[in-house]
Amino acid sequence: MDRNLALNLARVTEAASLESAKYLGRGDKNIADQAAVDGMRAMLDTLNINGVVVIGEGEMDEAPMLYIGERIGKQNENSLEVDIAVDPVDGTSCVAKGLPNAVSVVAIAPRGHLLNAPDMYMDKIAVGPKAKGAIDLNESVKYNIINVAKALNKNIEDLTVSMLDRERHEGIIKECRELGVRIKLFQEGDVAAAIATCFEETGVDIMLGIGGAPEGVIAAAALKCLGGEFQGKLVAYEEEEIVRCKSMNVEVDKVMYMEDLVKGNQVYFAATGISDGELLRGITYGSNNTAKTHSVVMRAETGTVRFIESIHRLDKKPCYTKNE
Ligand SMILES: O=P(O)(O)OC[C@H]1O[C@](O)(COP(=O)(O)O)[C@@H](O)[C@@H]1O
Repeated sequence: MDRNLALNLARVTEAASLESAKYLGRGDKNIADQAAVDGMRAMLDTLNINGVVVIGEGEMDEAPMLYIGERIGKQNENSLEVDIAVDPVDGTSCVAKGLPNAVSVVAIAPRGHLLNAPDMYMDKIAVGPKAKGAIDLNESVKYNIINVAKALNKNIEDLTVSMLDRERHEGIIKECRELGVRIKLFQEGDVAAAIATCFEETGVDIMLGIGGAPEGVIAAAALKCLGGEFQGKLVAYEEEEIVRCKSMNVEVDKVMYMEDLVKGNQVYFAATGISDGELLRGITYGSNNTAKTHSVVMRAETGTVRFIESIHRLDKKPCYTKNE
């Protein structure tokens, strides 16, 4: 893999974020998402890759989203053969409502190295480097909390567990409350929430619960770069999801570890903030047609994490959005 590809990935999430941020607070999540897709696809197409979207925005019939199986990149003879996991906007309703925590995210790895699975739900657990090896999604919430507390040398009541604020999490919220652990619920965006476990200053020790599978694979890529640990289990709510999993040769209800989700160390991750979040600031607009983006780019092989602040001259940039 070409290490400059990692830096170029920042351009990809910057383009998606800049397009989507135009629709902040406008109340239409589909337009905000489509704009990000257009920006992301246009920028991915400038890269010297022969890319395949292995997990992302949905199935072929849901095009023009970045659908599973879509080929992207320059597709030259000498282009790098890569898998791509995309979420042009993680937190589309946050963009629509003008709320914090929306990011654009992407992960790339050599062909066959990222999980190829349908756009469905995934049960997840994520921890930072100090708790690596202390989790097991096959075990109970209680087991994981006690083990992580031990690994971090913390009292259980000083441990913070974060999860999406969803009815389906009532059971684990109850279990956490009974154990006396601190709980941090969030509305959207479990990629950033999983990454937060790797940054001590966020105060989050574990992220748990069911969210999107694409977000799971992308979070696993980020946590591989950061030295954390992520495990996930596909959860099917519809019969057709089981059928689709069979056709893609992936098992439902089976715990997948880091190597199942993201193979090897040749993995790159990038994110750009759309609205303000714990990890990244959102886009801010300045005078003279300028906008500032905040991104993070990581490479698992070296573990380098780069925070990039960029100033864009909007009057000199192409507009990728087809919405207008
Ligand atoms: O909102 P649901 O259906 O519970 O799904 C959870 C998923 O939705 C999100 O909160 C937002 O995802 P999108 O913005 O891509 O739709 C993800 O971070 C999370 O994995």
